[in-house]
Amino acid sequence: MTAMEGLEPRPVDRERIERAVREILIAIGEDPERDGLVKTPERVARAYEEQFSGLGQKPGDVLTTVFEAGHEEMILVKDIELYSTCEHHLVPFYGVAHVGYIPAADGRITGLSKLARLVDVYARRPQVQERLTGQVADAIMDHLQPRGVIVVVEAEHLCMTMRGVRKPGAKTVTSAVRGIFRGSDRTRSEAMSLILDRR
Ligand SMILES: Nc1nc2c(ncn2[C@@H]2O[C@H](COP(=O)(O)OP(=O)(O)OP(=O)(O)O)[C@@H](O)[C@H]2O)c(=O)[nH]1
Ligand SMILES: [Zn+2]
Repeated sequence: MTAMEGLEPRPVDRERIERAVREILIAIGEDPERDGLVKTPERVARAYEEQFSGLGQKPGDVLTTVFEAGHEEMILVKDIELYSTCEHHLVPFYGVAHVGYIPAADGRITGLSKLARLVDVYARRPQVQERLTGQVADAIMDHLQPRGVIVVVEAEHLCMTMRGVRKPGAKTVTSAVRGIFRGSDRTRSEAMSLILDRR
């Protein structure tokens, strides 16, 4: 469990964001009263509320549908689109997550859509990709107690493309393996070949 998981749902302080965005506009030499910008602080506050809504959620809020299915093989959801915010520059990083797990013999499984919702819980926070990847894996281990979990995230970071080092197209790939995926090379490579199969 990470510290962030203990957070109770809480709305963002929209007024405070509005004041801050107005200040930023002034600081960059813009006129916050001009037509195009007058409603910008309010828009940014609403956008941030959505972008950072995961701070007010816990994995248990989305891993609600849990059933026992007697399925002991791998369940893998590939290419879950994700949009997150780099905590260093507050610009987006985006890409896909692949989430797989092997339920225990008497094991619990969850609805497929819940895995995608879980990715959003952690993506909609200021993040680094490595932490996001690990948090999704840990949440599944905690809530479903499967034999193992594998999470792979492939993403492009705008902080590396639109500014700074400026390397468009560079993709960052992170993985987190838990349980049997960590212990068994064979199980891990089976999962990786399914994940990397682009057909
Ligand atoms: N490991 C990791 N690094 C990230 C992630 N997102 C952004 N970064 C990096 O965080 C680092 C921050 O470096 P700093 O030197 O403090 O900031 P900076 O001067 O803006 O760095 P540059 O981006 O190189 O211009 C940069 O190397 C980013 O590429 C992430 O998800 N994971
Ligand atoms: Zn960044």
